[in-house]
Amino acid sequence: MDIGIPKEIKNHEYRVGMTPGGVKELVRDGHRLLVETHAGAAIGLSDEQYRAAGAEIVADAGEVFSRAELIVKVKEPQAEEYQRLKPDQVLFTYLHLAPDLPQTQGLLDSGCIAIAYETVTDRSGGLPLLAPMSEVAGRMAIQAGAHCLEKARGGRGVLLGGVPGVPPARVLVLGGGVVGINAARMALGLGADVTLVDKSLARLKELDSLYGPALKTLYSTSDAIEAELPWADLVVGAVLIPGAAAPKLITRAMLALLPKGAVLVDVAIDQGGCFETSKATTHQNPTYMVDDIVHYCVANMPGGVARTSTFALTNATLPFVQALANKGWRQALKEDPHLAAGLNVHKGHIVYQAVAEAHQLPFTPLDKLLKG
Ligand SMILES: NC(=O)C1=CN([C@@H]2O[C@H](COP(=O)(O)OP(=O)(O)OC[C@H]3O[C@@H](n4cnc5c(N)ncnc54)[C@H](O)[C@@H]3O)[C@@H](O)[C@H]2O)C=CC1
Ligand SMILES: CC(=O)C(=O)O
Ligand SMILES: [Mg+2]
Repeated sequence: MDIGIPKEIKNHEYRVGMTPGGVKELVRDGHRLLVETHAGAAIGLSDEQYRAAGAEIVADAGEVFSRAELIVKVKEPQAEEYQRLKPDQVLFTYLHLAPDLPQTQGLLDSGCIAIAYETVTDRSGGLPLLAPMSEVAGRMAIQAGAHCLEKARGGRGVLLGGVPGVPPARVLVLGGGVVGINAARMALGLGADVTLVDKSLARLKELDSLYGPALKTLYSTSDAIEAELPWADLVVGAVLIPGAAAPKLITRAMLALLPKGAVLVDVAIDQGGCFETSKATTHQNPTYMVDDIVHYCVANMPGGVARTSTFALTNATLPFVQALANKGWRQALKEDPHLAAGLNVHKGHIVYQAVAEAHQLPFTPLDKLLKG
């Protein structure tokens, strides 16, 4: 199969859909890898390394999209990319369609088969292709938050770990999944005072037994969150209802409860954000102020540490790319319901219920389409 790896074009996005190591495995399986020139140059992955792994280096995105049967990317296709997609072409990447009607419409119009990394599942109910980037973003949320708490960034001038004689900052983490626990772990490591909120009691029990009294846990209600806000220096938004728009856990009115100069890091922004005042920002302009509260809402945080992220992402995606390429998408999805859960758009139909609901568009059940 011809597999295309275009260079990412989103603002400050330097990740690549596949490392040279991943390319080598796919070439060994008998596939032709079309890698756009300079796809990994910004993170030290040269065309020579891809060539040595067996890839064909292709001059531009137009050629990658016109020749490949399967496109493997990182970020959701940008407008100029979804216009290049063709009927029956398979796209495997992050999509985050629920908050993004133009992209959803673009994919429907293209007639492609779009499989989203973020809705592929695993046997234990996890999201194995979201997890590596959630690990990265969760850890980065604390670095970013610490930076934003500095006065020059609009923050209240608080050091996360405090110093002897001065108490540490208080960090509130909303959502105790992969992002949340990685954020909590980093914040605890820096010596901050950390409280984590989740609506799953089972998850809170699990985290309590792992971290003991170092990590305070709270069941998620709006009262419980409101009671924490007057003390919070940094709030990390890390909730997820898979495929759906994120619930708004902090409204604009609730910002008044926070100390001036407190920082909100909304990692859940790619699903629309879990603070009412969140709007997506970029690595170039990551923050803005609302009511004296710093908002950091970068929708592709792992792109900031693109080298680490590229290797982490390929580690997770490679077996699925191999399944799609070796068996063909239809057989691969028939054999693996967890990979099938990644299918969001199929030849002009939305096949992921939460996406259809988010846009009030028709939903077509997947089994109906896979029977053919
Ligand atoms: N901005 C970025 O660059 C990145 C964003 N993300 C996003 O971060 C978000 C979180 O991802 P993961 O941690 O992997 O998801 P996850 O599924 O591992 O965890 C989500 C947690 O939220 C909890 N939750 C759901 N509703 C809640 C509520 N009302 N109150 C409290 N907790 C609630 C769930 O019980 C679960 O424990 C997703 O939207 C994901 O797309 C992930 C990576 C990078
Ligand atoms: C998960 C995601 O959207 C990202 O890594 O950018
Ligand atoms: Mg994202």
